[in-house]
Amino acid sequence: METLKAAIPENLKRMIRESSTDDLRSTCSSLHGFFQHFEPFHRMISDLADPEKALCGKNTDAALESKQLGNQCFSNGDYSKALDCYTQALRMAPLEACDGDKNVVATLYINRAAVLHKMNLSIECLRDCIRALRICPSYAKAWYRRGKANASLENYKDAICDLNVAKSVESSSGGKKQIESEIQKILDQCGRISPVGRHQNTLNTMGEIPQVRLQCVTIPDKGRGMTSPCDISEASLVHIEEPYAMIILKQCRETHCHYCLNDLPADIVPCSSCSIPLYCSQQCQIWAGGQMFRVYPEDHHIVEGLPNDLRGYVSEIILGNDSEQEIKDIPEHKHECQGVQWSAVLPSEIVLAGRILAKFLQRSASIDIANFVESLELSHSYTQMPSESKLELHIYAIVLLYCLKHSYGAAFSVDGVLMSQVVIIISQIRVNCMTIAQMKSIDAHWRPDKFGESGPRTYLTSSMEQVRVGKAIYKAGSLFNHSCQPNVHAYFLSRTLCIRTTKVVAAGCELELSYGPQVGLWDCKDRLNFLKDEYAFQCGCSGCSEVNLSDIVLNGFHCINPNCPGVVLESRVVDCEKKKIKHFPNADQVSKNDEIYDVCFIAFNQNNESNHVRPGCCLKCGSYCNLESSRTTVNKAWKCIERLQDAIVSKELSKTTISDALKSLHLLRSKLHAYNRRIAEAEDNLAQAFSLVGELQLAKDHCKASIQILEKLYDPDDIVIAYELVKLCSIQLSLGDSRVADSINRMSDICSRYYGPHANLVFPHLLDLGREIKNF
Ligand SMILES: C[S@@+](CC[C@H](N)C(=O)[O-])C[C@H]1O[C@@H](n2cnc3c(N)ncnc32)[C@H](O)[C@@H]1O
Repeated sequence: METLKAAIPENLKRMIRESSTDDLRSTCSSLHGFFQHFEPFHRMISDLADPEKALCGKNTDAALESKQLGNQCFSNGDYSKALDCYTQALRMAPLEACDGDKNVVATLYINRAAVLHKMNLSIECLRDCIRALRICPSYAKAWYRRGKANASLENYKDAICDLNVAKSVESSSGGKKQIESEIQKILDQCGRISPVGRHQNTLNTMGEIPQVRLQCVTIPDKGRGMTSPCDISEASLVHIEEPYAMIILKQCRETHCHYCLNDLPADIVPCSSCSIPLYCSQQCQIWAGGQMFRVYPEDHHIVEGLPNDLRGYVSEIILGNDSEQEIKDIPEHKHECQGVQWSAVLPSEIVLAGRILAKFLQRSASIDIANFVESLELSHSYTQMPSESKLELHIYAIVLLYCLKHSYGAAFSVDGVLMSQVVIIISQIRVNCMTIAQMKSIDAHWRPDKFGESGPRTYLTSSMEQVRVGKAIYKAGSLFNHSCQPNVHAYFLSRTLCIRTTKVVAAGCELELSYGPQVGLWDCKDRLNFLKDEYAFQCGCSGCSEVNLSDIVLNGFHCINPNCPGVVLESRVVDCEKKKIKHFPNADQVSKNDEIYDVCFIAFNQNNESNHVRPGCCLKCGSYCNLESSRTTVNKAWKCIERLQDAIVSKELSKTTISDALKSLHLLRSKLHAYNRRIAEAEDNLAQAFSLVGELQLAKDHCKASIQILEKLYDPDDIVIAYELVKLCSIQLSLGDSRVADSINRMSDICSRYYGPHANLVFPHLLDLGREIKNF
C-alpha cells in the first residue's frame, strides 16, 4: 500500500486528496491510467490474486504431513495436539486427494472422529463420521465409529443400525467379528439403560417477529431515518434482518465460524477450496462457499447391497437433508475462494466491498454498476472524508478490482467509471457497516495461596465483555440514525441483527440507536469528535444539544471546598457545555430538586449563565481550583490503578498493590468530582481485586460504589448497570448474602428490556443465576 502510495505523482495525489464525489470519475481514470503502466502494481496483483503464488491454497503433501503428526500424537495419547493436527490437515487437503485407494479428507475426518471419541466429545465425533460417509459411503470404519458414538450418546437404535451397515460393508472376517461383538455389547447395554432421544445442537431463536412496520422518513439535517406509525412499548422487537454482506474480523478467524460467527466447536469444518475459512458446520460451509464436499456420489450402490430395513437409514445419512442445504444467495466466500491471497490480506472493509461487488458481477448482464450502486440505497460521506482516506480509497478500489478481475476474467473491464463506483461502495461501507459483537462472560476462579486460608471457600468474579467478531452491511438496519441517548438497542444472534426498543417510543418519533458513543460512556466533546472522525457528521442528538448531569460530571473535578457537591470543569469540557447552557431557554426549566441544579447552581442562577461557566471555577460556589496541580495528583494516582489492572490480568496481585490502589482511590476521590467516571473504574478494579483475594465484603462495597456512580452517569436501568450487577451477584452469591435475589431480579429486568425473550440466549449466565436464587 505504502509503495503504491509513494509512487503516485504528487499532482495526482493532490487532485485525489481534494476531490469531491463529482470529481471521482476523473480522479479514478487518472489513477487507473497511471497504474496500468506501473509494473510493481501488476506484480502485487499477481501476488495477491494468482492461485499459483498463494500460500492459502490446498496442498496434499502438507496435509499428509500434518496427518502423520496427528497419528503420532494420537498414539502417544496427546489427543488435544492430535485434534489440532487433523484439523490443520483438513484445511490443507484437496477434496479429491487420495493416499493409496483412500480419500484423504474422509480418512482425516474419521481419524479426527477417533480423537473426539477419546475426548468424550460424542456429538462432534458423530458429525465427523457423517462427513466421512458423505465422501465415502462404504467406509466401514466410519460406520463402526458412528455406531460407537451413537452408543455413547445412548442412541442405541441408531448405533445398532450403524454397526449392521459396518458389518455389511466390512470385507475382512476378523473385522466382521469385532463388529458383531460390539453389537452384542450394545444390546446388553440397551437392556440396562432406557434410550434417550437424539441430541440436538440447534440455536433456538424463539421465532419472535417484529409487530410494527416502521416507516422510513426524511429527518432534518440527518437524511433518512426510521419512525413508527404508532406508540411502541419498551422491549419490543422492531427490526430483524440478515446481513446483505458480512465478513469475520481477522482476530476471530481461528476461533469463530466464518459464516454464522458462533464459537467454533472441536469438529471444525474447513473451506473445501482454500485453507483460510473455518466453519462450525457443513451447512455454514456450504452457505459461505457454495460447494458441498461430496466426491463419490456414484458410491451410493452401497445401498443396493443392504437389507431393506437399512436402505432408508443409510440414504438419509449419506444424502443429508438437501432442502436445508439450499443456497439462498450468492455464497459470500465463493468469489474469493480459489486459494487466492487477497481476501486474507486486504482490510476487512475492502473484502466486504469485494463481496458486494461479487453480487453485481453475478448480475452484470442485466444491470450496470451505477444502477447497482444506486439500488444499494446507502448513504456516504465521500466529500467530507479526510484527504488521506480519499487517497487510500482510490488505491484500494483499483487493487480490489484487479484482484476480482483475476477471478472473473473477461466478464468486466476496469475503467474510471467502474472504479469510481467502487470508491463509492467503500465509502458507503465506512458509514453504514455495523460491527457484530457477541457478549461473553468471563469467569475467574482463583484461590490465592499467598493470602493463606483465612478467606471464604469459594470466590468467583464474573464480568461481561463484548467481543467484536464481524462487520456487516444490513440494508434496512443502516437506515437507523444515531443518538447518544438511544431509544433502541441493536444486538446480534449469530449474524442476525435484532433491534429492540429500550424506552416507550411515541408515534411519529424517530427510532435511534447508538453507533458507539453514549451519554455516560464519554463526555459530549469526545462523542462529537468520535462521530466526526468515524462517520463525518456533526451529531445533533438530544444528548449533544441539551444539558445533562452526566456530561458535566463525567470528567469533572472536585471543588476545593470538601463539602461542596459542585463541579469544576476543564476548558475542553467548558466549551461544549457553555453552548448547551446558553441554549437553555430558562433556568426555571431545571427542577430545583434535580441533582444537576445542585451541581451547577451558579450556572443556572445567573442572568448571563454562560459567563459563570469558567474552567477551574466551581459551578456551584464559584471557588477557584488549581486544575494543574489536581491533574498531576490524579495522573499519579491513576498509575497505581493501572498497576492494579495489570496485576488482575496477570493474576499477580499482592497486598501492596491493593493497598496502594486503595490510597490512590482516596486521592482520586479528593480531587475528582464524586461522579467522575475514573472513580467508578477504580472502584470496579478494587472490587475485582478484593474478590480475587477472597475479601468478599470489601469486594461487595467497592462493586456497589461503582454501580452508584454508573447510575448517575447512565440511566439507572441502562444495560451497563446490568453488566456491573453480574459482578455484584457473583460476590453476593459467594458471600451467601440473601440480597442477591434482589440483584438478580434487577439484572434480569434490565436484560429483558434490552434483549426481550433473547436475554437467556445472549446471557446463558442469567439462567445459572436464576437457578441460584432458589437456594436462598
Ligand atoms: C447509517 S446512516 C443512517 C441513515 C442515513 N440518515 C441515510 O439517509 O441513509 C449514517 C448517516 O446518517 C446521518 N446521521 C445519523 N445520525 C445522525 C445524527 N445524530 N446527527 C446527524 N446526522 C446523523 C449521517 O449523515 C451519517 O453519516
